[in-house]
Amino acid sequence: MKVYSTEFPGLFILEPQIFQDKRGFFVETYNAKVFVKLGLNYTFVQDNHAFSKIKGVLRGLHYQIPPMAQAKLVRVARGRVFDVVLDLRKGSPTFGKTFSIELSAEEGKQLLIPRGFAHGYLVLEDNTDFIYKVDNFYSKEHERGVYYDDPQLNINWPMKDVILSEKDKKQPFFNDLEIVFDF
Ligand SMILES: Cc1cn([C@H]2C[C@H](O)[C@@H](COP(=O)(O)OP(=O)(O)O[C@H]3O[C@H](C)C(=O)[C@H](O)[C@H]3O)O2)c(=O)[nH]c1=O
Repeated sequence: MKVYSTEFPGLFILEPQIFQDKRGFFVETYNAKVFVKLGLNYTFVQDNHAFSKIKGVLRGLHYQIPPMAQAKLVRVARGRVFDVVLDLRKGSPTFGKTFSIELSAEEGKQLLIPRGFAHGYLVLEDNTDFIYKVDNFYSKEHERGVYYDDPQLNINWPMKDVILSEKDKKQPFFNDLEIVFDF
């Protein structure tokens, strides 16, 4: 497993080792021992799987507020996404800034997203399976969001015509958020 830090404190790009052979491949997509060795102190409690039928589906930007805030370990098992996170931690050197990365089944990269970030992704291929672990349980009451195309965030989504849930069409702008995370 290779781990790459980013300019966003606590946000890491992980590259698991992929064992290829004539049959296909094998990869350990998560190993608690490796996380401990790397000083990544997380206890994941829930696995999620989101299947998106067609490219252009955009989910997010979502987060849960304390005490149900979630860290996420995200990856793509089939297909490809443009993944985006927004730092909502007051006092963070990257507060209000976004980070984006392409994640694909083929490359196998993962993104480890600490609590205090909003997260979303744009599906770039039909039939994309987005798989992720969270370190806190889902709580509808604690769910919040940010409008994906808020001009202040200046996210360069690679597609203009996107498919949103009714909920995501009505998410608030960044300036209207109650900031509840401290760095
Ligand atoms: C997230 C979640 C949802 N649900 C139920 C609630 C809804 O009835 C249904 C679809 O939920 P939603 O439309 O919020 O799914 P996404 O738009 O994929 O939401 C996710 O998308 C962005 C990218 C994220 O990072 C979050 O993990 C998560 O908010 O699943 C559950 O039962 N458990 C859960 O953990």
